[in-house]
Amino acid sequence: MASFTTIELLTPTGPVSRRVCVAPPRKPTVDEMPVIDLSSIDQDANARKALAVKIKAAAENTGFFYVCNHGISEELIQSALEEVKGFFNQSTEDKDRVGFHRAGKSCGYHGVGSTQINNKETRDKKETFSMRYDTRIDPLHTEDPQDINSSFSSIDYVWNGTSHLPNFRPVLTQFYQERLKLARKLIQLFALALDLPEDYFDSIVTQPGADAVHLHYPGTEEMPGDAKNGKDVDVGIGSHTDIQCFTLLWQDMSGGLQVLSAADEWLDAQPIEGTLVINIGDFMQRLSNNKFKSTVHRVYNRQTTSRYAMPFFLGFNPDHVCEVLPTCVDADHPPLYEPISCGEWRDMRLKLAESGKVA
Ligand SMILES: O=C(O)CCC(=O)C(=O)O
Ligand SMILES: [Fe+2]
Repeated sequence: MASFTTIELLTPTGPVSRRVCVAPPRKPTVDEMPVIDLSSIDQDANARKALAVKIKAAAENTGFFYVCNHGISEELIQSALEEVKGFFNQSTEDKDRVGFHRAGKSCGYHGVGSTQINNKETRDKKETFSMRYDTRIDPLHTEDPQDINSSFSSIDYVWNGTSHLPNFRPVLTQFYQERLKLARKLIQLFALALDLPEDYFDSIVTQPGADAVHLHYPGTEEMPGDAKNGKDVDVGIGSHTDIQCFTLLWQDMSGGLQVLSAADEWLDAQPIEGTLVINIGDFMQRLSNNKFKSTVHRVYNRQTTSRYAMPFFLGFNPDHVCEVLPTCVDADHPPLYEPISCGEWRDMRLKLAESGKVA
């Protein structure tokens, strides 16, 4: 008999307890984490519907799947990785010049141990460099970069503070653009998977909350002084669910990402060369009235060397208030959630991760 314990998750409405199996993570079955081949994503309606059927099955099961043939070149991914390594290899002083608190608005650098996504676990043993949506680099708006950011100053502050790394901005920008384009195609497949017209979400991803985060999890040998074996900084990123619609995650070959299965067992989301991992976030779970699963996951990097990962989080246009989808409610399934905008939801959740407590 499997034995279980509980973990606690922070949510804007208070802490929520989740049952989890105490056994070590196991390999997922192909149904639990399928690999979906996206090579037909630009083909006819039938081909796209067939992909949507696969996405629906995965979204209703673990809420995590891999995609291959996603169209983003390995060369671009490797160049982005080199730039990210170059950034993290700098002195703490150089990285702090673009520190989150100086830059503001979800841009810039967070040091190791500065976040705690789960306040019942340790502080997070990772450092991050974050980019947020900028109309000026959106391929949809290159002719017409209206300023939804109200001010580009925090974004420019970060790029100015990294301008001594000559390829950092152009390479990360190109990688961001490719993921934004892919995410816009995928949201159409999600619409089909939710029995909606393919273009249902198109008008609310024109200026989306789309954040790219670049993560470095130091190895056990790379932690400074006391933190090396310290209990207060252990988990790479604590148990959490993602916030917005879905996440496109590139991870290196280190391993360490663990995902909670539908039966509450930890699964090893092993890296598969040439794939991205996609997972559903809370906002999509809300809109789908819990049909699609926003799944708990965490990362441990207990190897001696570094682990790198580059997630991209897609949300809707931040001010657009969204209700539970019409195809996900009926007389037996009334809406479980109040309407809210994705931007408001995201800001509430990010505050929790910053402070480690309910705001
Ligand atoms: O590093 C990873 O593989 C996952 C990171 C993650 O879960 C997140 O940034 O939300
Ligand atoms: Fe995550």
